[in-house]
Amino acid sequence: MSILTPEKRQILEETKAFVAREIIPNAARYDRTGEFHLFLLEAARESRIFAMAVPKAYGGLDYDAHTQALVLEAWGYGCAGMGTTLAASVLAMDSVLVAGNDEQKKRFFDPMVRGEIGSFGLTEPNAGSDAGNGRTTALRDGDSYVLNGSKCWITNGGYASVFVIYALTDPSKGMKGLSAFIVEKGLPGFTIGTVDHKLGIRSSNTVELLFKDVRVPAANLLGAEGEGMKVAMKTLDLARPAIAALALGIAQRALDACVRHLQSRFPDPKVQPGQTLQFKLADMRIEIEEARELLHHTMALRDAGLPFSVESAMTKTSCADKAMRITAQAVQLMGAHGYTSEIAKLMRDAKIMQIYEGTNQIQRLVISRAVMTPPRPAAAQKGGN
Ligand SMILES: CC(C)(COP(=O)(O)OP(=O)(O)OC[C@H]1O[C@@H](n2cnc3c(N)ncnc32)[C@H](O)[C@@H]1OP(=O)(O)O)[C@@H](O)C(=O)NCCC(=O)NCCSC(=O)C1=CCCCC1
Ligand SMILES: Cc1cc2nc3c(=O)[nH]c(=O)nc-3n(C[C@H](O)[C@H](O)[C@H](O)COP(=O)(O)OP(=O)(O)OC[C@H]3O[C@@H](n4cnc5c(N)ncnc54)[C@H](O)[C@@H]3O)c2cc1C
Repeated sequence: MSILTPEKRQILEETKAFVAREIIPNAARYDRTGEFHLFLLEAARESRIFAMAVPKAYGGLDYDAHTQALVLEAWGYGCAGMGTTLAASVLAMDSVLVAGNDEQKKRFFDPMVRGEIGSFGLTEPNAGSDAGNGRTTALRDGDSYVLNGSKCWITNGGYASVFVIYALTDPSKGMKGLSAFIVEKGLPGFTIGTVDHKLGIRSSNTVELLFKDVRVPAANLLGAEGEGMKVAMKTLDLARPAIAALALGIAQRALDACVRHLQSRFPDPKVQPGQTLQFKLADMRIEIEEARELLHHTMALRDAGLPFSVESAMTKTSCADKAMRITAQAVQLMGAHGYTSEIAKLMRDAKIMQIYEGTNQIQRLVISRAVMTPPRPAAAQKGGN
C-alpha cells in the first residue's frame, strides 16, 4: 500500500468498497446456481470499470497495467468467477489495442465504455495449447470475409456484444494463415452453442461459438492477413498477468480466512497446535508477497515500455501455482471449516488459474525457451553473426 500514489490508493479503496458491497455478498449464490452475474454489469456501469483498459481518447479510464492488476486482484479476492468476466473482456480489448486501427478501436471500445463486455475466441476442440492448429476459416469474398467453424470454452460468449475471433484466411498456410477479426453479436449464422458447467468460477459464462457462413466486413480484419498468431501471442502477453492478479486475490482471501479461523479456534498463540499452524501462515504470506512482487515488477516493465513477455508467463505460473497450493493448505489448516463452501470455492476457483490463458505447462514452455536462448551479447550482435 505504501508504494501506491494517492491516485492509485484511491482507485484501490473504491474498488475494494465495490467488491465488498456488490461482489462478496453475491458470490456464493452465483457459485451455487452457476447463473451468470448479469446484475454485476449493471452495478459496474457507472464506474466504467469494464473500460479500464480503454484509452482516454476513446472515453475509457486508461488505467496503466499496474492499476489494472490492483483492480483485478481485488475482484479475484471477491469472486474469481466475476473477476474472470472482467479479465476476459479486457483480453478481447487487448487484441484491439495490439492490432486495431482508429476506426476499429472506436467501434470496439464504445460498448465497453457503455458497460458492455467483450469476448476473445481462440480455442477450438483441436487447438487449445496448440493455439495455431485451429480449423475455423474466414475466406475472403468481395468486401467481406465468410466465417465457418466453431470455438469452444469461450468466456463471456453468451453475453458479449463484441468479439475478437481468430480464423484462417489461408488454411493452406496453417498458423501463418491465421488472422484476427472483430465480430459483432447477432450477425446471421453466428450462434451460441452449449454452456459449460464447471468445477470453479461457476458464475462466469463459458460457451461454444458457432459460425455458419457468417459474413464479416473486410474492415473488421485486425492487422494484416496472416498476422493472427502474432496478434494472439502479443495479446496473451498483455493479458496473462490479469489471471495472475485474480489468482493472487484468491490466495490472499484464503490466507485472511485462515487467520480469522485460527485466531478464534486456537486463541493462545503460544500453545500448540497454534504455533505450528502459524508457521504455515507465515509461509503462505511469504509466497503471496513473492508472487505480488513479481506481478508488480512485470506491470512496471510493461508500463515503462520494456519487454515483459517472459515475465508475463512467469507471473501467471507463479501466482496460479501459489493460489492452488495456498487454497489447498487453507482447506487443510481449517479442518472441517475448510471443507465448507467459502474456502472450498476458493480451492475450486484456484484450479482454473493453472489451466486457462495457456496452461502452466505452456507457460513453462515459453519460459524455458527464453532460458535456453538468452539474448546475444552486444559484441556478437554488432559482429553480425
Ligand atoms: C506458445 C505456444 C504453444 C506457441 O508455440 P509454437 O511453437 O506453436 O509457436 P511459436 O513458433 O513459438 O510462435 C508462432 C509465431 O508467433 C510468434 N510469437 C510467439 N510468441 C510471440 C510473442 N510473445 N509476441 C509476438 N510474437 C510471438 C512467433 O515469432 C511465430 O511467428 P514466426 O513464425 O516467427 O513468424 C502458443 O500456441 C500458446 O501460447 N498456446 C497457449 C494458448 C493460450 O494461451 N490460449 C488462451 C486462450 S484465452 C483463455 O484461456 C481465457 C480467456 C478469457 C479469460 C479466461 C481464459
Ligand atoms: C473456464 C474456461 C474458460 C476459458 N476461456 C477461454 C476464452 O475466453 N477464450 C479462449 O480462446 N479460450 C478459453 N479457454 C480455453 C483455454 O485457454 C484452454 O483450455 C487452454 O489453453 C488449454 O487447452 P486445452 O483445454 O485444449 O488443453 P490441451 O491443450 O488439450 O492440454 C491438455 C494437457 O496437455 C498439456 N500440454 C499440451 N501441450 C503441451 C506441450 N506442448 N508441452 C507440455 N504440456 C502440454 C497441457 O498443459 C494440459 O495439461 C477457457 C477454458 C476454460 C476451462
